Amino acid sequence: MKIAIGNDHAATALKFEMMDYLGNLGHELVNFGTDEDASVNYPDYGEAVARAVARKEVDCGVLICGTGIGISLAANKVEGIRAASVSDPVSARLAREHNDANIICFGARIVGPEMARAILDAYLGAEFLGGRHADRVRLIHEIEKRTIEGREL
Ligand SMILES: O=C[C@H](O)[C@H](O)[C@H](O)COP(=O)(O)O
Repeated sequence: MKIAIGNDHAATALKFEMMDYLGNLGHELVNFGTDEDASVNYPDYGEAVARAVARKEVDCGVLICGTGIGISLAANKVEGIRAASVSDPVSARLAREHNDANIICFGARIVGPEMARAILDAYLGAEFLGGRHADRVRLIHEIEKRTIEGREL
């Protein structure tokens, strides 16, 4: 798969570890994150990965910040993005199976490298189940459309 990856300063080391891991599995990585430990602002990196995913330049995205929360909030502001912040492999699998998450997020200050690898394995190994879940994902996008069209706050 072609995967966009992004991170802030809290997750630089874990990002490199995950890039090695995913690269060794044969995935193609596009690195949108900071490669430094100097303090940066996670919304910039969340947006960069989200735009690449929304434009279908990649198959999916991986975002890592301190908690996984801020960077997922930023990514979810981009139209068409469903970024799920998780801390365990079951949630990662269900984020794909039920929610068709196109970006998986986690926190370098929350999960260690082994859990991060398990999260990635679970997410990348899962498929969207469709059916009733597709109806719900469509409803999410209807909220998005109403907001974009300025009909509702
Ligand atoms: O949700 C936000 C992320 O966890 C950030 O990585 C975190 O807020 C950065 O914190 P600090 O600037 O204290 O390193």
